[in-house]
Amino acid sequence: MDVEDKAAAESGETVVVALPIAGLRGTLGEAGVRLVAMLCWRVLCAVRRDFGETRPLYLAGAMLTRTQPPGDSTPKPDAYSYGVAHVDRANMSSYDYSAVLYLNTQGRGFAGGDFVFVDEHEDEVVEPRAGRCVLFTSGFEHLHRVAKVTRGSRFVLASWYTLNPSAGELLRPAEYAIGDHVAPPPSAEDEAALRARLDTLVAQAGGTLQDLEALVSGHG
Ligand SMILES: O=C(O)CCC(=O)C(=O)O
Ligand SMILES: [Fe+2]
Repeated sequence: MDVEDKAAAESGETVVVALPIAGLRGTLGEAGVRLVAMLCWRVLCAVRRDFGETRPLYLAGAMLTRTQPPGDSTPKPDAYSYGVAHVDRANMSSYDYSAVLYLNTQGRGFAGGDFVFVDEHEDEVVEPRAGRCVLFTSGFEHLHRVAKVTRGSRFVLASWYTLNPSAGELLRPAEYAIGDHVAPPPSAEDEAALRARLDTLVAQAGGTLQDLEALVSGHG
């Protein structure tokens, strides 16, 4: 199991890192794994649709992150800062597509924290909004960074997809899909258990995750 807690001195703290996705089990339980897998499945479908990608795609990683203002969390030695412009494929060569799904909204749960595509001439800024999902190819064409969070907690589900079957895991829609309604969503007990765990995580950070419920029920 590869669940780690990480902290970033500059732009914030990463609360959960899951790679593979089953690594979430220790923190969020079975319901958490299913919920994140479902969300990733919906993101994967969006990647296929938006990029016209017809080849099989595998989930290469997923991270549930909480970013807080500098100083609100204790930096750790393995800190990683999203404030620094980076290329996802430089971190992991197998990444083909990147996705950033926002779980709360700028101006409500937090201030600052813009997502910025860094460009020689003019940066492109995306304002985080619950349910908004930024999809981009993972190479050097998409240098990006996260602006400093100045208040509150910013919650994100980041995920990465690969065309290389040995570098990712197959999401099984029969178990996880909700977008295509291949299978029913998780039981009410599963979802209730997950919400309780997420609420605990989020309450510690002073936010709420109501918007995640809407996402999970397919109305996001
Ligand atoms: O949180 C974000 O908006 C982006 C995070 C990111 O760039 C990453 O996880 O590689
Ligand atoms: Fe990134």
